[in-house]
Amino acid sequence: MFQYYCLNPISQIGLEKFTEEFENTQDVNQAQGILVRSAAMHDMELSNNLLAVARAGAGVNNIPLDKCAEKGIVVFNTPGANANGVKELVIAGMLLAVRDIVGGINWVESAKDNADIAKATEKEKKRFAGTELTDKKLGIIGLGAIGVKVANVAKHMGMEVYGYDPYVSVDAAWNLSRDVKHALNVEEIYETCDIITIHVPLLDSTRGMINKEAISKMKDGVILLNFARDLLANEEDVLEGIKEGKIRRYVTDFPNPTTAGAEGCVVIPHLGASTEESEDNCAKMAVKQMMNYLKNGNIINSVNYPNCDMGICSQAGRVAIFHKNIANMITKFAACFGDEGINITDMMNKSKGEVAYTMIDIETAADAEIISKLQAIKGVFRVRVVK
Ligand SMILES: NC(=O)C1=CN([C@@H]2O[C@H](COP(=O)(O)OP(=O)(O)OC[C@H]3O[C@@H](n4cnc5c(N)ncnc54)[C@H](O)[C@@H]3O)[C@@H](O)[C@H]2O)C=CC1
Ligand SMILES: O=C(O)C(=O)COP(=O)(O)O
Repeated sequence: MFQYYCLNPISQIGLEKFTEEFENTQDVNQAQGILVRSAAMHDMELSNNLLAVARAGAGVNNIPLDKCAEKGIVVFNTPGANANGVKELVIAGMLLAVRDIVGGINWVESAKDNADIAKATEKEKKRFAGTELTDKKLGIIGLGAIGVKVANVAKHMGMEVYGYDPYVSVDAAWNLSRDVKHALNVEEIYETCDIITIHVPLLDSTRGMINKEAISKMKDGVILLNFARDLLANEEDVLEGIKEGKIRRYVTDFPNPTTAGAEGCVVIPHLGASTEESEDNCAKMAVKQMMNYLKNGNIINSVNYPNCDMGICSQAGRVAIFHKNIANMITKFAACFGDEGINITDMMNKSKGEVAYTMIDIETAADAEIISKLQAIKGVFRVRVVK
């Protein structure tokens, strides 16, 4: 029996996918699997029972990926499962930016006791007027699951769309409308576009990329949208840009003391993925991936280990080894089994950056001695007897 712990509320539709070999525990230290959304895990103690963390969502900046990798804990996310939810809110964000819909609604609320509200409306409404999206130039930084969807729908709305992503995947490129213009560098987006939306992960290389220098290259009156992570922007610089009239509006999905209530900011309480559909999709995908890993050792959609899938084990045993991506490891693993006369029937070794994962199916189940020999090999982080 495997135990899982939910660090955030996870959609019931997803949790119902767990089979009878899995049960929910209220004790995180007992769990082999943790399901999480945005809860911060960096300061958490990770118990030795923990084998997998599944992020029901895209961003994994709340999870200590390297620490998990070194402990042989596989971290999964659910690529694309909430992209449509975010795309729809980005479109709403663009509309909230070009017209003062929020200001208008607030005015109506303030005038609700005015018996002449209909007449007052016609007098006041010019204060909340704006512009349209059609024919405006939209720049998208990051053409992943969300960026591609935003690009395609913006094209349908009659916008001129520019996309920038130096690492665009083949899948994303296939899905992208051919009418989207390929920006060769991010400066082209800054210099050309009326509205700029950012859809990249928060990494050391992307942190603070929307800063004073980037803003200075943008067109006067630019609209910025940030539905990715607040730390991608230096928001003090953004507020300065708003004050100087350089930035017309900043729409963000990440409230913090800098932007909440600030002039020129439209701040949404992190609602991008908060739709029934996205929550269900993410939870179903996270549960499926976690079950497959805990039961079979197969890794699909991990962010800190490579994909490695050998299906269901039909042999007497399966051992999974987490190790450094260095020379000679496979020879040493094979020797441990060979010395005991155990036949390896199938094997897969995959690497991702500095770490690697090896699955070995064997004709006779491995005993404790072999496991401790494997564990003692320099560069091995963890050995797991899957079967
Ligand atoms: N507001 C919300 O509720 C949500 C926010 N997010 C945020 O949006 C981000 C993107 O999500 P997805 O599109 O699903 O992820 P994704 O992984 O499908 O796409 C990210 C894209 O960014 C590109 N990229 C990386 N570094 C770049 C750079 N320096 N310049 C240009 N492109 C770069 C990658 O090549 C990739 O194509 C997530 O990492 C997360 O932080 C995601 C889902 C919900
Ligand atoms: O998937 C993501 O990256 C998100 O930001 C969504 O976060 P949430 O699951 O709504 O806490």
